[in-house]
Amino acid sequence: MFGWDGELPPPTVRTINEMQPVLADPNCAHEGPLYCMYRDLAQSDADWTWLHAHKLRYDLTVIPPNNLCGEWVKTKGHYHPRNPAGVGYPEIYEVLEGTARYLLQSLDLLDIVMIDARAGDLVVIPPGYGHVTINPTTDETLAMANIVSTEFESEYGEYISRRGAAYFALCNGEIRKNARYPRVPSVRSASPGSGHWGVPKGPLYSLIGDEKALSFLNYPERFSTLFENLLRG
Ligand SMILES: O=P(O)(O)OC[C@H]1O[C@](O)(CO)[C@@H](O)[C@@H]1O
Repeated sequence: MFGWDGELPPPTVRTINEMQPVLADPNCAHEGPLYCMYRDLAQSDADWTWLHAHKLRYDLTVIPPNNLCGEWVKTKGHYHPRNPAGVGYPEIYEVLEGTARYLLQSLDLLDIVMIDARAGDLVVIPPGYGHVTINPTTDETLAMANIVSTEFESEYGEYISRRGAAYFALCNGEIRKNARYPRVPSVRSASPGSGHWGVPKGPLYSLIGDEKALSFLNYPERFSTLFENLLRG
């Protein structure tokens, strides 16, 4: 399933109750899970040991298509805190199946970026960017993987207090500004960047064991050029 050999453990699921506070329509109802997160996976004990020795975690997330009262189904949205060097922890995603739309927003809200990605694409979330993943389709399940530091907890406060990201991606194609945000720039597009500017090439799982390729996840302060180039249009 989703390119994963063997059984998956029971997932953590997000339901409509947790998602209502961040939806364009906070009264939207839905039965059953909206998306499933399989966290801290490895295909072998050796891979798991390597990941944890390097303070990293490999997760899978599965987001079936859903129209939530006119809005595409999405993840809740969160920021990452700063590491001991004072730089936000980044993250790397890979689309395994389906299509993903990553909606990024800088903490100072001066930059809002949309990245459309398809199977095989790797997308790096730079330090200081909050992120939401959208499944912008009516009929395809989105399966994606991520590797991220184990050294922090995701921060949801900004997304909850502002009732979602700066923009909502609606099923009619509209990108609607969230009225809870003051003045924000319009959304610009960027490309996934796999294989360019220092973004590794996939498959993401094959990078487990490659300390050089993944060290930006715990030591982003050593990779400022990568992050400067990353979100150029
Ligand atoms: O925590 P949220 O915003 O629901 O997003 C879920 C995503 O974040 C992760 O926790 C990784 O940051 C994944 O497990 C999952 O894809």
